[in-house]
Amino acid sequence: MIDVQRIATVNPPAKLNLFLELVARRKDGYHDIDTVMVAIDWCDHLTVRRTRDPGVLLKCDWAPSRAEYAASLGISSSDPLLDIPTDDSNLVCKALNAFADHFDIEGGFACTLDKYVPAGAGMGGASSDAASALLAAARLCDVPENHQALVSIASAIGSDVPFFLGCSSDQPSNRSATAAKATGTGTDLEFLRNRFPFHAVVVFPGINLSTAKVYAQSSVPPIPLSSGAIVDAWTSLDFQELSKQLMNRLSDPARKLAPQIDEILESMWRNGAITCQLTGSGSACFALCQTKGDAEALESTIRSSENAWLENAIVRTVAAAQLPPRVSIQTIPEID
Ligand SMILES: C[C@](O)(CO)[C@H](O)COP(=O)(O)OP(=O)(O)OC[C@H]1O[C@@H](n2ccc(N)nc2=O)[C@H](O)[C@@H]1O
Ligand SMILES: Nc1ncnc2c1ncn2[C@@H]1O[C@H](COP(=O)(O)OP(=O)(O)OP(=O)(O)O)[C@@H](O)[C@H]1O
Repeated sequence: MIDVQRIATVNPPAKLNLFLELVARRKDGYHDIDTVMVAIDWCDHLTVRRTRDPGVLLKCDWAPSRAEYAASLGISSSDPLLDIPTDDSNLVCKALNAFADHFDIEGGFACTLDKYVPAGAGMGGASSDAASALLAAARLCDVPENHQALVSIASAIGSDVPFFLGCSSDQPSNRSATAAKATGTGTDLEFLRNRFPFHAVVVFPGINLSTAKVYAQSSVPPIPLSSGAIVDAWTSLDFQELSKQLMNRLSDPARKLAPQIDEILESMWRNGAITCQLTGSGSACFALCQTKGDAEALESTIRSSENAWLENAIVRTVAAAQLPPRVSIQTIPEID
């Protein structure tokens, strides 16, 4: 008996924080923050299909291969930096188990995850994988992609996860969004209008920084800055003003934990990346560029510079990516 089976494919995008301010330290140990995030076209690759048996089967490794990814960072394939859980602690498994429980789904899921987005980079890799897993499962199980339960499941998995769903309670769906202002712990979202012509060069220095440790070393300023000016610059497509407003309050604690970041930012600045800063809790740094050509030129300047850290770093030109990421469905014959 030949039956057909549907496979959902998504490319979970990473993110950069253009602005990140600490507003207050909360009683639950988290922080109220004010941040502006933009999704970028540096993506993982996820496939999800339903299975008869309950539970989540996950095959996950670095891409295009573990050896090639390790070589791009100048490390061995057995380096702990490459450790990615394939059990229930992987956020894809967490997301699909929570989805199956909430919607009382019969059977389970089988997934493959090809990792291109570095971990511990401040680029939201795992969080984005979780959001894409929810979007894929929703499509396979005929749940509307802007179902509010997806937002609450995402919020329970991590502060960055709801952003990658591309919708929020009062903005049910934003087909054209690439950026959002996030407040609260990062789960209260206001997606920004306009498609800013966003180009940047990202440097991942091969350092896995723990988000919790960076936050633990941070301090809330007496008078927190507001993201108002950078939101206005984004919606009015004002590159000069946007560049002036870049700020990340987690930069100091991250640089204390990983002093190499100082050297990287300094050498990016010397190579002409005058708008460079850390993203999220680090360790990745990025420089804003006005055009794709400027970004590619800066990338090649950084690559050809004499920086010792280059041999353990990935340098990449990126552009904005659309939220929510597109879920495509492939139908294949399933032979009993
Ligand atoms: C740094 C950012 O990536 C900026 O977008 C996010 O604020 C962090 O988002 P995330 O990695 O999804 O963080 P979570 O997995 O939710 O939390 C990891 C740890 O970071 C700290 N944390 C996180 C978010 C937040 N608003 N305040 C915090 O203090 C907490 O110690 C928490 O236990
Ligand atoms: N799908 C996943 N991809 C990568 N790492 C994962 C995943 N699921 C769980 N992890 C674990 O989470 C750790 C942090 O991964 P990552 O930095 O990508 O998370 P994030 O919080 O979404 O992003 P960041 O905090 O860097 O902005 C990894 O080192 C790994 O141990």
